[in-house]
Amino acid sequence: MVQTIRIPISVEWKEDHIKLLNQQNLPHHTDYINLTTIEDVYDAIVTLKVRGAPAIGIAAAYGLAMSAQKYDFETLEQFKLKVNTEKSYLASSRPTAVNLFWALNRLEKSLENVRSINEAKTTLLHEAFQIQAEDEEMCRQIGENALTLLHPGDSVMTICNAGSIATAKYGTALAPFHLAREKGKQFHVYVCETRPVLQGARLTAWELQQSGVETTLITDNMAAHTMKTKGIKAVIVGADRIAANGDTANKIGTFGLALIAKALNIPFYVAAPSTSFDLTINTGDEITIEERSPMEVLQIVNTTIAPENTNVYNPAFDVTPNHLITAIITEKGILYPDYVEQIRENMCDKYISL
Ligand SMILES: CSC[C@@H](O)[C@@H](O)C(=O)COP(=O)(O)O
Repeated sequence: MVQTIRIPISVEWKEDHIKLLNQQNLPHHTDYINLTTIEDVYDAIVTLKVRGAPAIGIAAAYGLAMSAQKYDFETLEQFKLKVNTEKSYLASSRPTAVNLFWALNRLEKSLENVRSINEAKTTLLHEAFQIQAEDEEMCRQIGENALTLLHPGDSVMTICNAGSIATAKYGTALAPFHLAREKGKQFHVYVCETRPVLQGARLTAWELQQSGVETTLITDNMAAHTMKTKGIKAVIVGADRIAANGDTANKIGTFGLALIAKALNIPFYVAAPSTSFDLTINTGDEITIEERSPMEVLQIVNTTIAPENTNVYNPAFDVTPNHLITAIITEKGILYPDYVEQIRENMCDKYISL
């Protein structure tokens, strides 16, 4: 029997605006904000009020569609030109997660055959809805596929938040844990806190508690010792962008976990929808790694922890090379090395060129 559990949702379309769970303020405040302009959406993505690759794509899609509802142009051509300009604006909010560009391109592409401005407005909104609905379905399927590799009762490690609030629902890396709860089963999830902005501690620990998943929080430098001494059976992480050869960009620290897992002979899984694959790039070397403000490193939750003039390096993501990845769990199935062929064969149809 399916049990009803609480799985939080981060992005919702409400008639003429976006209702967003403000992830900046979690876990202390569960506040929702209304985004009514394209600038609101841009700011929400830059400041991590909404974050996580699929959720960024969904928010951007609604943002573009929302803004287009208010256009007042004479011709369809002018309308499309403005869509293109605003698409580029939103696309400049964050550089690493490919879902952002994928979703925006899909919206623009949906206008190819429309014949009137009214039809264009409806089509954009419909497409944004579809992206969200499809993402929820893909995440559920990723969770089901992941459950064929992971066994309830196991201790599993994760980093960052690749959960329900980073997607339409369920998440990618966290989907099997939520689904297990729905089926009345339980995992024990070791959550890396994920410095600098603590998506693990603030978001994953909170989200998993909402649906009743057993969690233990560790600081990032405890990962190797914990994997070795706590019987960790697998590491599962999300992805911001997967190259054609399987190299995977994800939250900074992911590469380190993969190296540790390899050294300890623990399976290392990437869980991601087909929308996170970027087949325009052959390897992870071509992925732009976002560098964020030094203040994120100099401070922890608004408290300064180092001299203010300290030099800081703050890459938000790293790239895990394909040879460290045991399998990539997608909605279409589980991919194993050699990834080049597997990805080419299975991941092409959902793909919209960038
Ligand atoms: C399903 S979300 C996958 C990734 O986007 C996630 O693991 C991640 O790295 C998010 O980074 P963030 O900087 O919080 O947007």
